Amino acid sequence: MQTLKVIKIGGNIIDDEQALHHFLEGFSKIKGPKILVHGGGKLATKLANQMGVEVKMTNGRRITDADTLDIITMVYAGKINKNIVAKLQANQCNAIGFSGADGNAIVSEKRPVKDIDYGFVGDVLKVNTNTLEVLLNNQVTPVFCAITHDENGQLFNTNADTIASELAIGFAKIFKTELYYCFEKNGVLQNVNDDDSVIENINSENYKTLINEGIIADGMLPKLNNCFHAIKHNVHKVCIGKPEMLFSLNTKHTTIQA
Ligand SMILES: Nc1ncnc2c1ncn2[C@@H]1O[C@H](COP(=O)(O)OP(=O)(O)O)[C@@H](O)[C@H]1O
Ligand SMILES: CC(=O)N[C@@H](CCC(=O)OP(=O)(O)O)C(=O)O
Repeated sequence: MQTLKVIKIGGNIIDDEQALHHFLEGFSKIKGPKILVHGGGKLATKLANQMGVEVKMTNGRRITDADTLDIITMVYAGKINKNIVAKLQANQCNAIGFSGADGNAIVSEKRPVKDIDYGFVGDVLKVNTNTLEVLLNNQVTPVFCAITHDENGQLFNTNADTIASELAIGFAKIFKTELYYCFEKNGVLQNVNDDDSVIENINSENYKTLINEGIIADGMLPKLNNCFHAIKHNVHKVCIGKPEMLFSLNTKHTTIQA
């Protein structure tokens, strides 16, 4: 089976022009089929504030009303996605930008209302691999933003970490898939302010302890839930760290184990 790398970059890389440039240069050189997934939550928050649209986040998820959905569509599927695709083309990487609606790639449904109504936030139901597989087999690289659809004309906001894990799971029947979460730190850290304190392996046992001790918090919680979801659904390898982990074997990072 051929290996497929699904690589996600977060807001802190997207917002830093130099870091993004450096990452995309390296990403372009990665051999074999690959998919890039990008977030952009920080930029959406900044623009919403500038436009006077209130920003509400709960459990790491953006409560997405109609105005917010308009903003995130412009920011994620527009500005950020097209910028990244153009920069990849400049690096001779033939990329095509995708939301989940394009090629009917990712179908979702509105997150059910329990205690909280998240608005236009979608939970993934299905990944359609057919169109994407044709592209991957022709050396074309899909670049996904954090938007899905319901096949009835409704777009939804879906966390970029979830898009990455669902794509990796969806492709696990065709490829040996590897999932990489790239962000600004060396991995999951014992002390969030000490980049040398990388926890090299996390399994479901030490994960519980790390949560109880308050070592894992904030955005890292949903990220790790996505990691475990992937590793339990046939994704071969799941890693968290700086982009350098993709380019140099000696770079410290966190590996998730079942
Ligand atoms: N133990 C930990 N190790 C590393 N980061 C942590 C830890 N606990 C909480 N975090 C926070 O999680 C953040 C990453 O989550 P998030 O902001 O969602 O990332 P991204 O947008 O890059 O995907 C880090 O910037 C950090 O502030
Ligand atoms: C539903 C939900 O919360 N969606 C995220 C999608 C963007 C994202 O995930 O961006 P980062 O990876 O950079 O945080 C949001 O709007 O913030």
